[in-house]
Amino acid sequence: MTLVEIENVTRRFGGLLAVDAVTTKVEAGELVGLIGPNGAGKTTLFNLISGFTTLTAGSVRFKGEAIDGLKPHVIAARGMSRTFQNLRVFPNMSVFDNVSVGAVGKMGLSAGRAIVGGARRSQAISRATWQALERVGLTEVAGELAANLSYGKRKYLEIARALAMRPDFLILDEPAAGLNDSETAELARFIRSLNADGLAVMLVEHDMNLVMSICSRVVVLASGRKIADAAPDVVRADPAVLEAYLGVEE
Ligand SMILES: Nc1ncnc2c1ncn2[C@@H]1O[C@H](COP(=O)(O)OP(=O)(O)OP(=O)(O)O)[C@@H](O)[C@H]1O
Repeated sequence: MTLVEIENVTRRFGGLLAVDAVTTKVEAGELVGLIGPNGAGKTTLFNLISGFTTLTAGSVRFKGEAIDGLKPHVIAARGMSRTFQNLRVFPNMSVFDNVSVGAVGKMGLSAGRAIVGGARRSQAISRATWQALERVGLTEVAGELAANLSYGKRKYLEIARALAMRPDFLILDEPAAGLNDSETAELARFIRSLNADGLAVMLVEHDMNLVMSICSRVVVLASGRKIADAAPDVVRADPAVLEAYLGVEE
């Protein structure tokens, strides 16, 4: 089943075509990488898919329904969650409360309405939060302030918040940035295990080894355009990709 259909998706910023008529798909349960040189349009494409940036042209369908123009929290409540290139953790809130923001979001509620929503609702939020914390291995530090976590653990906290929404599709924007080699290897195993549980994942990453080792398909952008969309081995040998990265003529 096709989960996400990205069709001719385009975004212009003034005179700059940041994303230029990109068409691709994500199947249910797939693990797809999105790579490209700096400024290629990767984050902008993620923002367009998840509703954080409006489309100049094109369309995005999620689970068969058009989602262009919907607010990010509405798209998230339908089962698409994401993390950000720059961590968006609330440092003065506990780890538990940071993650419960995701569980609240699943219900399409503001935090205030969730609090006054009665015992059954708060039990559901609490259950989803604990399950997400357990999935990333942070239950022991649930009561700690997020500010006290190491940088690596804060990354898992952000992923837990996304998981608390019980997504079918998870978008990860540079999850390995700032991690050392062993932390990156652990993250690779973790992303694989999420995918093995049936979660479809799309991953922007500069760490090429990570992308090539875990993704079954890799989409390559350069100057806003899609220049390749194939299995890692095919992409690695693609002259257009080599040229985009190395700036060499064929
Ligand atoms: N809000 C904005 N206003 C104007 N230009 C923007 C905006 N967001 C992105 N751009 C421009 O669009 C282009 C694509 O940026 P984007 O951040 O999507 O690239 P990227 O592939 O994610 O890059 P990086 O790997 O460096 O994060 C860049 O030239 C960037 O300067």
